[in-house]
Amino acid sequence: MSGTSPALQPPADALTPVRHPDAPAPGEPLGSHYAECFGCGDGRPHGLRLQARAGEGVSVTAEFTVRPAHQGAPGLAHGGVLATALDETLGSLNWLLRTIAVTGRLETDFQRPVPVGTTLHLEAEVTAVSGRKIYSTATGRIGGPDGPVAVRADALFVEVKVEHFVEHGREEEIRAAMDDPDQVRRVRAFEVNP
Ligand SMILES: CCCCCCCCCC(=O)SCCNC(=O)CCNC(=O)[C@H](O)C(C)(C)COP(=O)(O)OP(=O)(O)OC[C@H]1O[C@@H](n2cnc3c(N)ncnc32)[C@H](O)[C@@H]1OP(=O)(O)O
Repeated sequence: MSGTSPALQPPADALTPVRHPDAPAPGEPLGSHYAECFGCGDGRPHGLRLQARAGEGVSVTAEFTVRPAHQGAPGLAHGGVLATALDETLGSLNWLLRTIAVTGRLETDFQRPVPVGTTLHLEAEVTAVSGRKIYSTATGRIGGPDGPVAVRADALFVEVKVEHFVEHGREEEIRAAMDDPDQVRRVRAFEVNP
């Protein structure tokens, strides 16, 4: 059984999402937005190290291979880890819009168990935009990019200012990210339009 709550239904006057002219071309890797990100960074030993690529329109594809550190039941991925993979893939869409946004709501359907060693093939797209609200959807397939859907999600991201991170993040990490001499890494830590 699956379903989406009314909070994730775009209003009738929602707009079609527009890919930013400077968005990476379809097929180009997006790279990690922040080395310490549990979802995509390579600085976290047990992180997901998810690698996303731009797709057509406002869409992305990504892969994540389940490792022993990601188990819930013996030999199976933890559902929260799979939700994280979906959240991260959906979050990477904002780089194609050049919008800073955070997950407000994430609704997940777990349709098949995902064994350790499996590569999850993820696809996500923005479906609508209404003011600060960005509506999006994602699937994770197993056995190949055309394999059966194991997990899926619908989400609402809410656009925020960079102050969101500066005000709420722990000072030492904020300072380290802002003092990074690499300008691209500095802006991407907060996904700010460079
Ligand atoms: C650096 C960039 C990151 C990129 C990578 C990300 C990958 C992973 C993504 C994440 O996991 S982000 C981390 C997890 N999320 C958070 O920590 C967000 C915590 N929540 C908040 O900070 C605030 O609740 C939030 C910014 C989402 C909203 O607060 P605001 O005060 O800015 O907005 P407001 O409450 O005025 O709501 C704005 C609109 O969004 C709607 N909204 C907000 N939260 C909602 C919700 N949870 N469900 C449904 N609708 C929601 C709200 O109804 C309203 O609709 P209307 O404009 O039609 O009135």
